Amino acid sequence: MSFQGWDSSPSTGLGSVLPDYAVELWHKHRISIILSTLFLLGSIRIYLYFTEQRQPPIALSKLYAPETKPPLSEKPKHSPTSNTESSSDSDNKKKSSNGPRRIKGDASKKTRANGTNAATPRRIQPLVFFSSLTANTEKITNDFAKSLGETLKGDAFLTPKVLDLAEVDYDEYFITPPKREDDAPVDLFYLFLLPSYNIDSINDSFLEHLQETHHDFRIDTSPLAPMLGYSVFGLGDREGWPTEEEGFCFQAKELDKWMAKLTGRKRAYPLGMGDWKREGKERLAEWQAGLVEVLGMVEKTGSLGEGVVGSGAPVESDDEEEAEYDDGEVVFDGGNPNSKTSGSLEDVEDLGRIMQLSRADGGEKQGRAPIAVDFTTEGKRVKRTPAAVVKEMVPKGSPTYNSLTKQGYSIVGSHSGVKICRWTKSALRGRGSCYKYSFYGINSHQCMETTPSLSCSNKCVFCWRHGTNPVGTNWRWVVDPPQLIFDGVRENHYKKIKMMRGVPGVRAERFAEAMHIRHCALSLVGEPIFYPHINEFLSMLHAERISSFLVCNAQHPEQLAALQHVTQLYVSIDASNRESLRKIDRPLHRDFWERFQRCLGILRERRFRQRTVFRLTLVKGFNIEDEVTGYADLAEKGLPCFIEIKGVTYCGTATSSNAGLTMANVPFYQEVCDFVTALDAELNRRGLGYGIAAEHAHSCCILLASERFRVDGKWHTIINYDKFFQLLEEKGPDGDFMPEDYMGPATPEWATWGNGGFDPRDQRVDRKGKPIEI
Ligand SMILES: Cc1cc2nc3c(=O)[nH]c(=O)nc-3n(C[C@H](O)[C@H](O)[C@H](O)COP(=O)(O)O)c2cc1C
Ligand code: SF4
Repeated sequence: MSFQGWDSSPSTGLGSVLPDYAVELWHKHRISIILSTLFLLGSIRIYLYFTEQRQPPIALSKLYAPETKPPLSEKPKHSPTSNTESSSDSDNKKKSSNGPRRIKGDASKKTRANGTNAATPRRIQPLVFFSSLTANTEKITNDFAKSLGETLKGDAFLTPKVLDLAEVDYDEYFITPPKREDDAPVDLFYLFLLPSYNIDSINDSFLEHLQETHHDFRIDTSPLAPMLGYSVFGLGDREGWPTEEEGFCFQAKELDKWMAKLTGRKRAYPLGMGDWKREGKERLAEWQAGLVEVLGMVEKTGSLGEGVVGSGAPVESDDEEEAEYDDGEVVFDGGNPNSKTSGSLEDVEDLGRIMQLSRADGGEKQGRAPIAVDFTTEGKRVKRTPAAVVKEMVPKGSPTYNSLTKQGYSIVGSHSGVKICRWTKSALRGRGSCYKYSFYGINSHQCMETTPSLSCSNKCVFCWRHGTNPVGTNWRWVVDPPQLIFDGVRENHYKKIKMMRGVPGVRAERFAEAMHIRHCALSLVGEPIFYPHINEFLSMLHAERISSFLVCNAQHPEQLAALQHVTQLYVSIDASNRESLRKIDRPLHRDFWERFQRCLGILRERRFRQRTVFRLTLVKGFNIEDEVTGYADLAEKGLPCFIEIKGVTYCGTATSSNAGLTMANVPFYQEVCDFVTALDAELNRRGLGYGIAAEHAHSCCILLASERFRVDGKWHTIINYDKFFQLLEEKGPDGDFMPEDYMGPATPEWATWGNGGFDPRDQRVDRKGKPIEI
């Protein structure tokens, strides 16, 4: 056999052999090769599918690309619905995410839709904020909101909501506008009824909050811009602060400007101002009418209209920034009355200066401002209010003057008053004297009831002042000289007695006696120790042998400590604990309870030098229930010589009814008796040495006395007035003598506990004047 066909060359020979071999191999195994290859490829595909997390094959990436949604827990970097932040803002925000949260309000020009779908029906929610120290503004605000709600008819408006600034959380309403819980699309419209007070009040913390929010670097300067708009109405008193320069409605003005800043100038209607005793009602009605018009326009157009920034209207106000504020620093400017930055209050040390500046002759009506002295607020931050030219407290023809004269007061000088008490008239006619006759031997027909200060620092719910009198914590008025007051009150008292001459039943002998005043009750209304010359005034009374019963409201410890001898010194104890005292006396001093406590301390020290008395006025539902122990604590603290307990007399004024006082709050005599018996038992349980000495059922009054005034088993509550004046003459107004030194004879039997206390010389009559047989 020959190998020639294979051996042409080594290479070509192999080359011709290999394909044949491969072809033969292919033909022989092609099925298994194809199947193996397919299996291999399939395995690779499956492997890739599971190991590469479903990564699409690169060539098909476009077709597989899914919609890239962020995980639900992650915030979108940029929300197309957010119109308050640009993307760069959000980037910045992200970068500074380690810092404090920044609250943005966006003062950019937007319409009320505020970025939400304009088709969504939005509603307007008026929120009416108020503050009130002496209770008038609360009622005014409620009436206003009611009337506004009635005027704003239609689906666009929600019922106005009233909010007390003393109760709302500022962070909730004044950092960003609050959202409704149900997320309903609502535009907020803020309204404010704000009285001004030149003393510490809730207004201060509120205004400070606005100021701080504005200056807080974490918060946008106009965080309230998303709201629809705002407007402010200020309440003030033109009698004390006649002009804006002198402080009229100064806090409303301040609020208006802070709100302008915080809302990005969304003042929907100009600042209104009014004095409720004068033109306040009309001013408020005008302001309301203006607001209603604006709100009507907003309803129709969705815009605040021309002149208001944020309205989108062509003409917008832009002068707000001119009125920049200072930093709240206290500046004394020596009394430039027109200076906006002057402090209105000076230090107690300056008392001498105000005394010198007080009128010497009573003729010159208006002095240059002796700047008001804060007699009472020790260590307090001085308020930055405009200095006022010193005014008269109750100028002739003023609403207060007219109201008081209508009530039967004679106004003497500019701040004193005198009035004939109903017991004086009753005694003149022989129909009974007041409890002071039964307890202390005072002839009611020879008693003059007066006050050298019609102003007071409380607003007691039972006060007879009909809510009209000036109130204040510092004496900021012209000071009348004591001689002018003494002559004036005496003259006016006699004038009123003379007018009783022709009244049927007046007894001639009592009428003659009445023309000789023997007693002076400094308890009419107001706060007598508020008067800076009270000691001189007392000396004038005593020099004429007129005894002095002085009642103070336990709010002026300094003046109480400086008080010289009086025949009997009273402190009103209107409640046994802080909360109850706050409700019933409505004090203007924030530290009223501390002041009250200090007065009790002073009384305790004085108990061996003055005849000290606690006067409790019981008001059912306010200060009787469960308070016996509390009153006993106070008695233990002050250890007064006497405790007079009296049921409140209903005076039926607007003030009392505003405070929720009705006839139902007047306790029955039996209820007063029960209270006194319980108090007596508690005092004895503590071994304090008191007993029930006397009663005057006719005026619902009972007297507890210290055992110091029980001699040989008999109470001696009557005063020896002659002895008092004798001691005073001998030892002087600061002289060292004791209440026991002028203790009088035994309390008459008919006045002691259990005997009713009606003077047997007199005839009891019923309301119609008919005799009552006892
Ligand atoms: C303590 C005190 C201070 C006041 N200070 C000011 C004042 O600085 N400017 C002003 O215009 N009115 C002043 N007023 C008047 C009150 O703003 C005004 O009487 C208001 O109607 C009181 O409202 P209210 O009863 O709700 O507290 C003051 C009143 C009080 C009681
Ligand atoms: S202390 Fe006297 S005057 Fe002052 S509010 Fe009370 S009751 Fe009226």
